[in-house]
Amino acid sequence: MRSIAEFEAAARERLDPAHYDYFAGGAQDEITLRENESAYKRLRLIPRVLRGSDKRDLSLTLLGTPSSMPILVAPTAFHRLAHPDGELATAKAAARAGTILIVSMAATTAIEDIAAAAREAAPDPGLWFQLYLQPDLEFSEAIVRRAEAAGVKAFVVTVDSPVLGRRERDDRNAFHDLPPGLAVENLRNLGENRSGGNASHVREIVMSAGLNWDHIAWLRGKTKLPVLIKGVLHAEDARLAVHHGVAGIVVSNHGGRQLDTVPATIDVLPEIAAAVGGALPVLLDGGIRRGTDAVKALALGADAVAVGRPVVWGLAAGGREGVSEVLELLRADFDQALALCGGRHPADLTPDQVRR
Ligand SMILES: Cc1cc2nc3c(=O)[nH]c(=O)nc-3n(C[C@H](O)[C@H](O)[C@H](O)COP(=O)(O)O)c2cc1C
Ligand SMILES: CCCCC(=O)C(=O)O
Repeated sequence: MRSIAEFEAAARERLDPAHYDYFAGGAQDEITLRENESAYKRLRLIPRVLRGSDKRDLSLTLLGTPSSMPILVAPTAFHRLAHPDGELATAKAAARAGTILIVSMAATTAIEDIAAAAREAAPDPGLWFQLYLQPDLEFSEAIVRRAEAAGVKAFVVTVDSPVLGRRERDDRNAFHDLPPGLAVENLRNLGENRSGGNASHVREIVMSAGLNWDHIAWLRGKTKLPVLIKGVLHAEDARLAVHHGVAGIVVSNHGGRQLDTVPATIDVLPEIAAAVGGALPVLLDGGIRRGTDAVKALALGADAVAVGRPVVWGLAAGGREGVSEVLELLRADFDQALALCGGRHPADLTPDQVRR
């Protein structure tokens, strides 16, 4: 397949329509959902000439985790709704691609099994773990310990979901529960024996409207791993993140699934990059579908980008192979755009190369 749009079309044919809507949809009028993609279409690239290289190097290290390219896998929930192999397939494909997979706390596969699958594909896979900090902090800590034991290398706390956004497609489809046989496995039987048989119990994920900077400090006190926050859109919050010793931020509007009518992430990136001033790595997600999208984000100050839905489309269309194809398509597309912009390394891209 030649584009992410073709993967989405293939995925749509295979998926239960309610599940397709869950993956594709956004909050309310889906203004932000559309804006994330359309904002890139308004930006123009200005290439530099006569300074390229035959040998381009896309690799980087983010907070100690190496990645073969600055395109990571954003955390998305419920991969077994997309394909029976679910997160195991995603993990193998990401590890084989040498990129960082941010595993969703709401995965339908246990983190231990995800990590084992990733290690089958690469000796030292780059796994990060996304957290919805639970109001029950003891319970949150148990999840943290479990993810650490599985070998994750960073925690990404999602901060844009004090309550869950209202997705009207899900309401219309009455999609509010996983089908029988699927569960949020990272919340099963914590503190108990995992092979608990009849005692097997999965807690519900609770959104924490009371989350504040003290909780971030609490988490930093509980783990030696880097703690990032995901879902920053305001420059002042980016400054506060630096102030509170956060390791990195993800500029994200949750793929347009939380507060509708917030701006496209690419449109707030310049002010956030300026506020952070290089003090910590800035990641961005939302609407990245082409190599040129990633080039624009890196030029405007992101250290890396992440993709959510494209990976789900690859998974639904073709399991592990489909995810591999999506990641290699994005890599090739990005490499070509970088070459055409006159860059040898992502860091060669500069803000003056993007025009509105
Ligand atoms: C189906 C789906 C499930 C998601 N689940 C999570 C999640 O569990 N945790 C989280 O922090 N973000 C979640 N996100 C948001 C993504 O991490 C990411 O911010 C977003 O998908 C990026 O936009 P894109 O899909 O346009 O690439 C989800 C997004 C989608 C589409
Ligand atoms: C309780 C799981 C929420 C998953 C999520 O973040 C999303 O669907 O956007």
